[in-house]
Amino acid sequence: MWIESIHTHNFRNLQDEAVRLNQGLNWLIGPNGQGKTNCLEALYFVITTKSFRTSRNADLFRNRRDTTSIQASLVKNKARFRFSVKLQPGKVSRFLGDKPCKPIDFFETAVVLAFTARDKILVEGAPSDRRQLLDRMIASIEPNYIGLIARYRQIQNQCRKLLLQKNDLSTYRGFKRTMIPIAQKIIDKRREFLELIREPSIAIHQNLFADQEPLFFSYRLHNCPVPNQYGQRHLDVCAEEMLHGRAVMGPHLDDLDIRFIDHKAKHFASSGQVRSIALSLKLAVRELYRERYGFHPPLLLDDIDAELDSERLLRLLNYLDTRGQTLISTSKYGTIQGRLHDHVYMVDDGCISSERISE
Ligand SMILES: Nc1ncnc2c1ncn2[C@@H]1O[C@H](COP(=O)(O)OP(=O)(O)OP(=O)(O)O)[C@@H](O)[C@H]1O
Repeated sequence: MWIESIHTHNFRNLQDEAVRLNQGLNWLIGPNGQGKTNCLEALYFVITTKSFRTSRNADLFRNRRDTTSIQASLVKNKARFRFSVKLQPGKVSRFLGDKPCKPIDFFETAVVLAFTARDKILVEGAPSDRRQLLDRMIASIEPNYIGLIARYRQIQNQCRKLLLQKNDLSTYRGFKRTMIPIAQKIIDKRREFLELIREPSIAIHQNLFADQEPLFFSYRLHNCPVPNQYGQRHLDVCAEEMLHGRAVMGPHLDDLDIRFIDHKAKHFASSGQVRSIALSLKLAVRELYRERYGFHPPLLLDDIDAELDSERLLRLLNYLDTRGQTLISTSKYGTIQGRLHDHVYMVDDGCISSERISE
């Protein structure tokens, strides 16, 4: 699967930009603040209808215009798919070809993976950041997972209302009984996913980033000392939850424990190491996708050379060379020197133009 072209209209600082992309490595290059990340964000948005850096769609309209739209053409198994997203204040419209559709239709048709500076929150962020990224990674492999999370949220909201009223323990228990199997399923999915990416991410981390130091990660249940009595524990804490007016356990409170040389990576790894740990996990997800579906999904790498030394960067680029389509942004011209087979786009004040690499 690869993205053949993109056309933006009033998306951030990109006015009417139409770009034809290529398979393999595509570079977006230009000084700071020109629109490289905006271009990657537009690509991510048109496929996922989510931004990787804001949850406020209002930020995306160029200079407060009242409409912004993005179209992209994707090629998958020799078939061509046209994705369009149109944003108006408070409204998102999605189209596959000319047909209006839902986010799940996009998810089931194409996947794109992105790695940006923000992904460091996978290691450094709060448990809620890690859970969100973990869930997004699982959903990129299994679109149905989104439905499971949505069902859990729905029951969780009903439980929250009852907890605020603090007076109907038996109804609350009833809701909990409905919620437990869904919570258990989410936990099983998260654990299974972590198991699947464990080996590949450790191998990628060692091979690309030459970090021989052991990397471990595991799923941590919140407030459940005996995991094989998970369901019973949920029921046991009902009275306590009702008393305090809030849930004390559930997948919305669990965490992903990432350890590096036997310490919490968050407190021990250097900034560059944090970035390589987070990137190794993302690349492992991409490998898992290829194993399942037979091809690497497009990968967007923002500001890739910001914290990687030149040796690690070279190893990463060699690795990416043979693995599907990658779009990479950089502000350092030296990074692309000698990469004669790659495709280069200059980004200058919101305008994108194709360039040739000179020797
Ligand atoms: N809604 C918007 N309307 C107009 N301009 C915007 C909007 N949102 C962001 N910008 C502008 O886009 C520019 C930032 O672009 P972007 O983040 O893509 O930069 P970049 O080329 O990736 O830079 P860097 O190398 O620093 O990461 C800034 O100048 C910012 O003011």
